[in-house]
Amino acid sequence: MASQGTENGEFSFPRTPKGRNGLPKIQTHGKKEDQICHDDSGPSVKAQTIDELHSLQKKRSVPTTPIKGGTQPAFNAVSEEERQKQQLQSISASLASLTRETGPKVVRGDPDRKAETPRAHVTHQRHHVHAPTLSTSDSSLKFTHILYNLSPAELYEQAIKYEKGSFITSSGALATLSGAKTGRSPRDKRVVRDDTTEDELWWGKGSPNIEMDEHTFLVNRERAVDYLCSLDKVYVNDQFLNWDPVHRIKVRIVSARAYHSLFMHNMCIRPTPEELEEFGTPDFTIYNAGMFPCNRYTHYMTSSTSIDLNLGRREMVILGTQYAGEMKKGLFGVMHYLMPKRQILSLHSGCNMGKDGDVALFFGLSGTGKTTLSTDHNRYLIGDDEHCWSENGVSNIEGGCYAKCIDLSREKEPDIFNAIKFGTVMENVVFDEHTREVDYSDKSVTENTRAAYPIEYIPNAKIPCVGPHPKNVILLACDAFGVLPPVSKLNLAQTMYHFISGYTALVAGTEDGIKEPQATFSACFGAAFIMLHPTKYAAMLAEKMKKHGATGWLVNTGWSGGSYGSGKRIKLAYTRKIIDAIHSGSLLEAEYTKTEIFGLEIPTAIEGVPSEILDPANTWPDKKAHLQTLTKLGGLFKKNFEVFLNYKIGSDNNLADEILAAGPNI
Ligand SMILES: Nc1ncnc2c1ncn2[C@@H]1O[C@H](COP(=O)(O)OP(=O)(O)OP(=O)(O)O)[C@@H](O)[C@H]1O
Ligand SMILES: O=C([O-])CC(=O)C(=O)O
Ligand SMILES: [Ca+2]
Ligand SMILES: [Mn+2]
Repeated sequence: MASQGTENGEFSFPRTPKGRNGLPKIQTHGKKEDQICHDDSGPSVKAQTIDELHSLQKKRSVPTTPIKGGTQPAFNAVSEEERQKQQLQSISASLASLTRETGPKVVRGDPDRKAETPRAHVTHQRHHVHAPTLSTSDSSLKFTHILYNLSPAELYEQAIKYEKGSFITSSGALATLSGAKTGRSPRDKRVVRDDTTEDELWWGKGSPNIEMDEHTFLVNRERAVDYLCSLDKVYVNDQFLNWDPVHRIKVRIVSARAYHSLFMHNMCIRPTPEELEEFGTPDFTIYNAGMFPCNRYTHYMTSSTSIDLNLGRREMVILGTQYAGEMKKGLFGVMHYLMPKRQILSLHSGCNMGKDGDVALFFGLSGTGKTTLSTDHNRYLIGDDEHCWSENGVSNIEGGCYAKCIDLSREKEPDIFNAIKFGTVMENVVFDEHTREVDYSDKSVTENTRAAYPIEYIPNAKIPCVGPHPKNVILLACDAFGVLPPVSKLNLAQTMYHFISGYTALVAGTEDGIKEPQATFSACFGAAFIMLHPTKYAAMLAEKMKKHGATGWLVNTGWSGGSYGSGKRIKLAYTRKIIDAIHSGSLLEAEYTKTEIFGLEIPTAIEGVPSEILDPANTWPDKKAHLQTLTKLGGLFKKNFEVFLNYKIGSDNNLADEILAAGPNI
């Protein structure tokens, strides 16, 4: 390699073929045949101008499906042009104003490449009226360009060219900023309360569903649609949710940013070209006008952010937040409504499968380890965050993963680290301005830095993302009080108790000063996303676990040896050993003792884990402080559970009493 000269950063002249250093000589007296100077180094290109040369670079995408039934066009085959026209009409209908008869002209393609836009693909929005009308508003005179299901490479170019804060990092991922919001805004979620949802949904204390009326929804919908149609271009993604083919949902996402389009490209299931041709009308549509605020004068609005769900119309409107997780979790809420109607349980859980087909679910609130622990080099990944459990087994709802990046390291989480490459969207990370190397420890923008990548980026992803009935149900809690054991085995009633409680305790705030752990209870480990009363999901889980003989476990991925401040977070390597012992079945065979207050069964030994940490009572230097903290946490659990006491759980009347008895005893 020495002949290449510049490899070590030093500069040298290239050698000539004869081995002499120096520049090649310029020949002023060329060949005799003609007097024009030629560069004969290779064959020339078939172009007369630079523009022509550029036009050679790109060839048209291959028509997606070969015409069915051999070379003869099938009797009812739709021409490519006709199909594109239908697609555009469907998008035009999505973008239609509900109050005006005419809207913008919808056209396919990038507005910056006008010459490439075939005029045939222009669709007028004209509703109710069939005869040509005169335009009565300026908005009906303009074009809105549709960038439909663009590829990651195209979206990269769009983001880098048009969206400030978009950069390619050294690993090839796209770094973006989500704007003022770097997390979800649950207090700004609104759900339309109508005659149907009134009875079906969970309303009132503890419920994530804050009501709005149909009229206000339409006001916000119009605001979002007007904003989107005022732009030169919008991104449209047509994709699927749920890998179970029978219960698959078609979703359309209309957004203003390439970042949002690439995020959803990664997070939803990507249709094949054939599936896209037959996509038709979506089952659910998101209008993401996140850069544009809602109007505070609008009824029900308490901030300039509003995330509005209308189950009757099958639509969601996003105003005033660009955090992409709103779309992901918004659709999850929709699944939490649609799936239980079909007797399918929707779950805020990770899921993986061993070589022998044993499936494990990982429940837990944000930051407790669903993504980290379900991404396991020795097992097949089914999904990291959202699943369905039906009569056929489990299926992932999504087509991608959304991993926390803070303090990410190649050593501890190699599969996630390596998934951060071309195509991956990284939100709010900080990187070196020159090398574009990401500093995973930097919290300057937010602590909630994230990477969204297609699930295939994990080497042992199970595609299609489905599996048999779970054998283990692992409830993760990051207990910053440091009193829950690293692992305990749960009976069914205890599993229900902890599932309904949905406990975790993170450390509040990032300001300096005293940081007290903050207990969080979120029913079903995802109260922000559920639509029905928690006991509905809990009863379904109990029924399924019983029927399929699954074992429940409670795993503390939080503190040991004291609360936050004096103790330390349990080493990820130990948690992995604990999880290994659950998967292998060896933990089921272990010897157990019972803890005080919570009555949890804890093993006395696990391979690869120091035995003394298995009982928190051993690890606290101050025994009195331990008992006090344990009692305090038990009290918080009891207080939280009070709201569930009046609810019937499932058809089994005794279950409610049994579940209550499975809680802490103080
Ligand atoms: N013992 C441990 N077990 C699990 N995770 C740990 C442990 N110690 C530290 N961590 C860190 O805690 C974080 C767990 O976050 P993870 O992304 O897995 O959360 P999640 O449950 O998937 O949350 P979300 O629903 O918000 O995506 C990771 O950053 C991981 O590195
Ligand atoms: O939804 C998000 O923003 C991230 C996430 O997975 C969660 O909070 O459960
Ligand atoms: Ca996750
Ligand atoms: Mn989640």
